[in-house]
Amino acid sequence: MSKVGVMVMGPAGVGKTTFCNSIMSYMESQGRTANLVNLDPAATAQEYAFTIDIRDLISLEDVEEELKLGPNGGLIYCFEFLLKNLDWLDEQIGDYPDDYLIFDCPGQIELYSHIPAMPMVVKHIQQQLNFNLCCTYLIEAPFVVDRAKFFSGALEAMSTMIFMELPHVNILSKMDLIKDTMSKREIRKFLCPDPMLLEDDEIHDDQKDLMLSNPKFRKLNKAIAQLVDDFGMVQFLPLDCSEKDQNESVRTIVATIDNITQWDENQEPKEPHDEEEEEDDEE
Ligand SMILES: Nc1nc2c(ncn2[C@@H]2O[C@H](COP(=O)(O)OP(=O)(O)OP(=O)(O)O)[C@@H](O)[C@H]2O)c(=O)[nH]1
Repeated sequence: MSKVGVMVMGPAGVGKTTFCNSIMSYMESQGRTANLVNLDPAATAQEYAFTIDIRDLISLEDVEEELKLGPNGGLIYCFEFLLKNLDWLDEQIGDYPDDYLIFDCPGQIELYSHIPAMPMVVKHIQQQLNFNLCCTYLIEAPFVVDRAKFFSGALEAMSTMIFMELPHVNILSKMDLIKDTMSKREIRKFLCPDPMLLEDDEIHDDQKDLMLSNPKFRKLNKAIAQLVDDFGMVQFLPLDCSEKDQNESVRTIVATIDNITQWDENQEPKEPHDEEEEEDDEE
């Protein structure tokens, strides 16, 4: 049976939950089944119900109240608690052996950069529960319209890729918010960026001043851009969740995930009329 999991990761407010809902809606439109798994102990209510919810095990609200921890310390405590109770996750996921699971993850990026809990949970799902996992990492397009910020975001995504050790898809979210022609032209270059973009003449004036006055800055930029290129972080898929129906960007991303996770259409649960047809064939 096909066991596929999509980890939806990225900084706070980047559009992770909205993207999860868009995947659900797209799956529905294609007659495919998928289940949402909430791994954010601080999540609030949202459009599609979570089939599995970490808050049934532990919630940030309870931790903050009972242990008097702040939001970040509380979140780390929640993940350490989850690690000690992985049998809970096994039981929950065990009920969905042949499904497509979408994991909505928290927005605290320390979970993707150095705190080991998230990679350990991911490894458990991958190795003990035999899921084909894929990480989708969202960066907000309106935040990266200038090149230095784009490469900074790309490094953040690369750090997650290295830390999670999962097949990785980079996504530029909220593309509909890029409105003026100049920014649209600029952001298009980031979908398949040339590492030499940071050397280009069109770079922002304030950065150009810094570059001209400080050759070390120019050298550093060049090295970072080359590093991003060497790691193959050359592709970002655009995402626009403002359109609910016929969402081409979600369709393309799901097709990429299917390809990476080797999701097999033939392993989907069959429709009742298919079974009847099969019985007829056997007779
Ligand atoms: N215009 C536009 N707004 C979006 C898009 N995707 C998400 N948003 C908005 O961005 C805000 C944050 O979206 P969420 O989906 O909650 O973001 P998140 O990453 O899950 O947030 P946290 O769980 O708090 O980290 C909401 O107001 C969404 O409506 C998009 O494609 N276009």
